[in-house]
Amino acid sequence: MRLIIREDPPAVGDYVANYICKRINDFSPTPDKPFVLGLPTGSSPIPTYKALIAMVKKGQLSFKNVVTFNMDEYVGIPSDHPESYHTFMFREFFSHIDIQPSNVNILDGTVEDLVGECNAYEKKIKSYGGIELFLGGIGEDGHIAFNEPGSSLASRTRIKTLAYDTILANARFFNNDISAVPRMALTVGVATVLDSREVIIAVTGLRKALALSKAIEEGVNHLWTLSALQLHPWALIVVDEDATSELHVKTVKYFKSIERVQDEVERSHAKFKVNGVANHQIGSME
Ligand SMILES: N[C@@H]1[C@@H](O)[C@H](O)[C@@H](COP(=O)(O)O)O[C@@H]1O
Repeated sequence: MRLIIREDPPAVGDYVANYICKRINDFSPTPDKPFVLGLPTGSSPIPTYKALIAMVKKGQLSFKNVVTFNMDEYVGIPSDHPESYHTFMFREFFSHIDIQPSNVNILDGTVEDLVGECNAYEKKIKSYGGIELFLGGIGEDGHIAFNEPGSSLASRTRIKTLAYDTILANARFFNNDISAVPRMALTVGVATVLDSREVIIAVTGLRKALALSKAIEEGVNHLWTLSALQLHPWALIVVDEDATSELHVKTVKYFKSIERVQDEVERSHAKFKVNGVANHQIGSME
């Protein structure tokens, strides 16, 4: 796992957006071989979405051949509800880029057969050959998607009861009326996220600091589901300075030094490439 530390949320957004842009462009997606991208809601990815929108507007990036799968959706509120994750995604991102609406996948929390909806979602992800890159955020209790504390680390897309802390945290979107916040959600599982070929998590702000330290400085633990990323071969967490507040100084120094070395590796990589040395001969820091 790598940890990248940037000054503030906009700098985190720029880093993550540049990373995603490079991955999509290097992949050269086509209608027959689309790039499959997992996406989150929440305030954490907004700077990333803003930066990606700017790239599309400048013609540096296209979502024409990108297929997306969102992480989660509330149960019981219609998709056109102002606080549904459908509405959020179109308002903050999809309406501003060139994605084809038919390539957007978001769980439907209003259907009668919620279990069938979850199973069909997993099947659809598989039908595309899996997710190439999953972007995520975390809750204050360290949950990834809506995999609340105690979620099985082998979990798949399913119905999940929300933790009281999450309901409290999300009440701000429902006029601070706790009773208006849905009690349940549909969410991809921890194993669904771990199955993707690459995972990037954006974590910003002091309120996420404890969860970040639990997830990267302690063992894999179902009470802090982000910690499951320790089992992933290609995971990157991008954070701002505030989110590092609970980390040991030596952890912060270690990851900063790793980034410096990585930069040097990449610079020599570029030099060697010019001299005709194959990519796979150059080491990686993962
Ligand atoms: N299900 C979502 C998560 O996917 C998201 O990571 C979290 C954090 O939101 P924010 O980024 O606003 O703190 O909110 C919800 O719980």
